[in-house]
Amino acid sequence: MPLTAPPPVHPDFPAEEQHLAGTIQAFLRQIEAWEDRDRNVGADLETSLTLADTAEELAAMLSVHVPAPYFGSLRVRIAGREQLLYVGKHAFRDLKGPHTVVSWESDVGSLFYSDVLAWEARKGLTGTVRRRRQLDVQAKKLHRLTDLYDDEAGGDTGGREQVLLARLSEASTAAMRDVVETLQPEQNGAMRAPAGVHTLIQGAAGSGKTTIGFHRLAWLMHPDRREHRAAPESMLVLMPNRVLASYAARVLPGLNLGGVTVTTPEAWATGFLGVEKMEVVDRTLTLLLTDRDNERRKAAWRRAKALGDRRMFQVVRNHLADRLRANLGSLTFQTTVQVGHEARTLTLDQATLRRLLDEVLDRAPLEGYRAALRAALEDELVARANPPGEDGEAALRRTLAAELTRFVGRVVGNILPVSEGRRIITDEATLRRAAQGVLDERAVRLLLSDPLTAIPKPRRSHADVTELPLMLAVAALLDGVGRRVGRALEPYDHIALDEAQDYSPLLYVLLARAARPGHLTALGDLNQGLHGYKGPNNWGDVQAALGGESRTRLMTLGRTYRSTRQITALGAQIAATYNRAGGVVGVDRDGGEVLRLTGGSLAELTAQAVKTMQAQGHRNIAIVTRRVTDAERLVPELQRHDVDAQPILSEQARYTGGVVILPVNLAKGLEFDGCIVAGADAANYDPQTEFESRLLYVAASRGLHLLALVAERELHPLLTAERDSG
Ligand SMILES: Nc1ncnc2c1ncn2[C@@H]1O[C@H](COP(=O)(O)OP(=O)(O)OP(=O)(O)O)[C@@H](O)[C@H]1O
Repeated sequence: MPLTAPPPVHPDFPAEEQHLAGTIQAFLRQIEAWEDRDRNVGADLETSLTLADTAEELAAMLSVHVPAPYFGSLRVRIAGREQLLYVGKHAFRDLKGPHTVVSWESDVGSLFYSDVLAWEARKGLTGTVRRRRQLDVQAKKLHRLTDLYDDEAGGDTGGREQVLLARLSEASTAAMRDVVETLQPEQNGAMRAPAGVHTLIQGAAGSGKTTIGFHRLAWLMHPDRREHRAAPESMLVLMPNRVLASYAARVLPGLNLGGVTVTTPEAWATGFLGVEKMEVVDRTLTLLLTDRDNERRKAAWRRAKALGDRRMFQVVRNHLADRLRANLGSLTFQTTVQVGHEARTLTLDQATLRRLLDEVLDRAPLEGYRAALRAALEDELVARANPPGEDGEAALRRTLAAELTRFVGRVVGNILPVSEGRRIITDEATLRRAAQGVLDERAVRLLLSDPLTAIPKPRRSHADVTELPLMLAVAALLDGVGRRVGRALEPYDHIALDEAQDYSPLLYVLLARAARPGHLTALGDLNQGLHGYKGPNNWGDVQAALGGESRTRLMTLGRTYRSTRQITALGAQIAATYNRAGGVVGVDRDGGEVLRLTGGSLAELTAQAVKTMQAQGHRNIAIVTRRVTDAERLVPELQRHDVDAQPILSEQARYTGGVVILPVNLAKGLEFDGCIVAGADAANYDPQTEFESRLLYVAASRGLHLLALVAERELHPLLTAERDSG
C-alpha cells in the first residue's frame, strides 16, 4: 500500500463536533422529557395514559436516531439572513436551542440533494443555497466532513462524487439498504416527481430504481404531501418474485415504512381473488426456457402478449355486458313499501331496468357493476316514492336493502372470476362475440390457439400468470378492485411496481383502478425484460393503458451505481446488441478486471472463481446459472471442489448472504459483492435469440465489485476479452 498523507482536517471540524454533541444532548433531553410520566398528565386518567403512550412512542422513535441525528447540513440565505439547516432521517424541533433537524423527505430536505441554488421560500421570498455539507456521523461521532457545494469555494467541490464512491465501495449486505444519505440529484428528482400523476421511471440495471421506489413511498408519507399523503398500511409494492420481495422488504423499517405490503403480482392477485390455494404457473416461461423450436417460442410469446393486451379489458367488458343483459332478460322489479302512512307499490319495468343497466355498463364504475346497479335502482325507487324528509328516505332505503341485493344478485348471476376469465379465451363463440369491434381476426385466432400443448399442466387447480389479469378484470368490473378493509374495498393510497417492464398493459389498467387516481409508480428497464411476453412493447403501451400521455409522466435515470467500471462496460456491451436507446453512464468506480475462466470442468472453474473472490475479501458471492437444473447439478460437484454454495432454486428460498447458487430468473434485482456467470457460453445463451441476450445481461449485471465469466470451452461471443478491448 502506498503511503499517503492523511487528508487535512477541515477547519470547521471542531465546530461541527460541538454542534453534534449539542444535538445529541438536545435529543436526549427531549427523550427524557417524553419518558417522564409525571409530565404527561392529562385532565383524567384516560387522557394521561394516551398522552403517556404517545410520548413513549415519540421517545422510542427519536432514540433510534441518537447515534446519527443527521447526515448533512445546508447553509441558506433568505431575506438577507443566513441560516444553517441540519438534515437527518427524522425531524426534530429544538425549542430551546439551535439543534433543530429537518427530515430528508420534507420539501426543504430536497435542497440537500438537488442541484438547484435558488428556490421560492415562503411569502414570495427567494432563498439561495450557499453551502451543502455531508457529515458522516456514526455512533455519536463525527467521522468525516465533506463540502459538496460551497459558493465561497467556487461552487461545486466534487465532494458529492467522493462521498458516493466511498459508499459504493462498501461490501454488500444480504438486505436492500436505503440511500438516504447519498441520494443523487436525478434520483431525488424522480423520487419527488409530483404525486397524483402516474409516474413511469425507466433506468438501466443498477440505476437505483428499486431503491427509489421505496424512498418515494417514504416521501409520500410526509405531511408536506398534503392531500397526496399516504399511509404505510395503504401502500402496496409489487416485485417479480418472492426472493426479491423478501430481500427488498428488509429496507422497510429503516425508511419507517413498516406496514407496507411487499409481494408479487401473482400472490396479490390470487389473494385478492380469494384463491390463494391455487397453484400459479407460467407455462409460457417454461416453454421459452426449455423449448428450442423458435417457431413454437414465437407463437407462445405472441399469445401471451395478446392475453395481456389492454384491449382485453374492453373484451371482458363486452362479455360481462352480454351476460348481465341476458340475465336481466325480461325481469321486472316490483315491491310494496310503506311511504308515510300509505302502502305504495313500486315497479321498475323492463325498459327502465335496461336503461339503468346500460348506463352502469357504459360507465364501468370503479365500485363495480353490482354496487353501481344497486345504487342506481335504489335512487330510482327513492325518486319515484318521494318519501317525506331525510328520515323517511333513510327508512325507505333500509326497507329496500335486502330485496335490492337479492334482485341485483340475480342480474349479476353466479359469475366466478376464475372460470369466467378462462372461458372468455377458450370458448370460441364467447370470444368472438366479446371481441367484436375490438380485436381483429388475427388476434382472435391467436387467442384461440394453444402453443403450449407440450407443456404439462399441474393436476391440482391452477392458473397461468397470463390468465390472471383476465380473472382480475372480471372481478374488478363486477365488484371493484383495491385493498380489502374488512368487507369494504378501498383504493390503495399508492402502488409501486418494481421490474415494471414485466407487467402486462391489461394489469396496468387494473392496478390503476386499484389505487387513488394518479397513484402508480412503475420502475423498470425495458432492456431487462425477461418476461417481455407478459410485458409492454414500450412505455407508450403503458401510458396508453394508464389513460394516455397527459395522465402519465415518463422519467429516465441515466446513471448506474451498482457496479465497477469494468462490470458496467461489459453489461453495456451485451445490451448494445438489442438496445437501440444508446449507452448507459456508470459511476466511474474502479475495480478488478473481469475474470474469464475457460478450459476445464464447470465446477472446477467455478470453484476457482469463488476462491479467488473470497481471497480478495468478498463474502456475498452468487453463482448464476442459466436454468434451475444447471444449478442443481452444480451444487454437489462444487462440494467436491470444497465449495458449499447455498442453492436458491425456487421462490420459497430466501437469500441470507454468503455463497449462493441460483438460476438467472431468480437472480433478477438481487446483487452480490461478486457474481460468477457459470456456463457463460453460446450453448446456454443462444446468440441468435434476443431473449437469451437479455438473460445474459441480467446475469452479468448482478455484481458490485467483481465479475467472473466461466465456460468449459469458449465464452459466449459477446463476452470475449477481444470484444472488451475493442
Ligand atoms: N444514490 C445512491 N447512493 C448509494 N448507493 C446507491 C445509490 N443509488 C443506487 N445505489 C445502489 O446501487 C445498487 C442498485 O440499486 P437498485 O437495486 O435499486 O437498482 P435497480 O435499478 O433496481 O437495479 P436492477 O434493475 O438491476 O434491479 C444498490 O446497491 C443501491 O444501494
